[in-house]
Amino acid sequence: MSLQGKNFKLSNGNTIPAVGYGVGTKWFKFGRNEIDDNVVNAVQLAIETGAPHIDGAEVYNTNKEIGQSLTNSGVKREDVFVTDKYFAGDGSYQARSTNANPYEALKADLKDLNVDYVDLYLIHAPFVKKETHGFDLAEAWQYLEKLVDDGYAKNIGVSNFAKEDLEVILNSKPKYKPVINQIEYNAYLQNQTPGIVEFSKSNDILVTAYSPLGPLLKGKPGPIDDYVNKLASKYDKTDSQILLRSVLQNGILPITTSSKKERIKASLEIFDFELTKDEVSEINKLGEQKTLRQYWTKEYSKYD
Ligand SMILES: NC(=O)C1=CN([C@@H]2O[C@H](COP(=O)(O)OP(=O)(O)OC[C@H]3O[C@@H](n4cnc5c(N)ncnc54)[C@H](OP(=O)(O)O)[C@@H]3O)[C@@H](O)[C@H]2O)C=CC1
Ligand SMILES: O=C1Nc2ccccc2C1=O
Repeated sequence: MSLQGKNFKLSNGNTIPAVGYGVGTKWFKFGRNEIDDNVVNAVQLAIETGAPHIDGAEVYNTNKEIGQSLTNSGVKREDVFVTDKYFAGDGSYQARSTNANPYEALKADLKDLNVDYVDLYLIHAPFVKKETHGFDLAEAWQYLEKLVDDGYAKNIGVSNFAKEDLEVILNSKPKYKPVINQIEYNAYLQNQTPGIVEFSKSNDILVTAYSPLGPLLKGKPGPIDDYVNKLASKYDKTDSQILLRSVLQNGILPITTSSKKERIKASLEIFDFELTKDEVSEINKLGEQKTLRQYWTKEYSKYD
C-alpha cells in the first residue's frame, strides 16, 4: 500500500502504476456502439506518452477502443496496467452490465479489450441486490475471486464503496480481500462517504481517486486556489501537478485524463518533487472549507 517510486505496492504484494489514465468521463460513450476514433487516438496518445495505467469500465463502452489502442501502440501487454469494472447499475443510472454476472462480464470485456487478462477488475459501485441481480454483494465478490483463480484478473477490488459495503465483503471470509477502493476524491471531497479513506487504509485497501482535478475544473473560485498557485510557482509545476502530487502524498492514487499530450505528460511528471508535510496539510485544511461532488450524487450527497 505504500508508494515505491512510481508505483504503489498493494496488500497482495503486486504493484500498480501510481497515476491512472481514465477512459470514462469525457470519453464515456454508453449507448454509442460504433468505434470512436477520437477515443482510440486519445488512449494511444496516452500510452505512447508513457501512461502505464489505463482505467476503463464496461459501462464506458470504450473497451474496444482501448483494445485497438493497445494493438496500435504495440505496447507489450506486461508494460501496461489495464483496469476494467463491472457495472451493477442502480436506481439513478439506467445503465447495467449486459452480462449475467461479473464473471461473464469480464470474460466478454476481455474480448473487446483484446487481452487475456486485466490487471485489475473492480465492482463499479456497491448497488448489487439479490432481488434484482440474483446475487448479493458477497456473492458478487466470489465471482471476482473466481476470475483471479482462473487467471482472468490479476487483482480485484471495488469502487464507490462505503464502509458498510466493504464490511459486507470483509466479514464474508473472502478468499481474497479487495486491494483497491476507487472513489471520488479531491481537496473538496476528502471522504466520499463518512470515514471511508481511513477505513480503507486501515484495512490495507489502497484508495484510488477519480476526478482529482475537480477543484481546478469545477471548484473555482475556491479556498485552495491561491495556495495551490503559490506552490506551483515555488516548485515550477502547474496547478494540476500540485493537486495530483498532493493526492499522492495523501497516500492515494490519482486517476486523471486528458486529450492533450502536454497535459498527459505533465500528469506523469509528479515524481521529481515533494511537497512538505505542512503544505499537504494546508491544502487539506483549506479544502475542508468547500464541498465538490460530481458523481453518485443521488446516493451520496446526503453526506454533504
Ligand atoms: N468509478 C467511478 O465511478 C468513476 C471513475 N472515473 C474514472 O476517473 C477518470 C478521471 O476522471 P475525471 O473526472 O475526468 O478526472 P479529472 O478530475 O482529472 O479531470 C479530467 C479533465 O480535466 C481536464 N484537464 C486535464 N489536465 C488539465 C489541466 N492541466 N488544466 C485544465 N484541465 C485539465 C481534461 O480535459 P482536457 O482534455 O481538456 O485536458 C479532462 O476533461 C475517468 O475517465 C474514469 O476512468 C470517473 C468518474 C467516476
Ligand atoms: O467515468 C465515469 N463517468 C460516470 C458517470 C456516472 C457513473 C459512473 C461514471 C464513471 O465511472
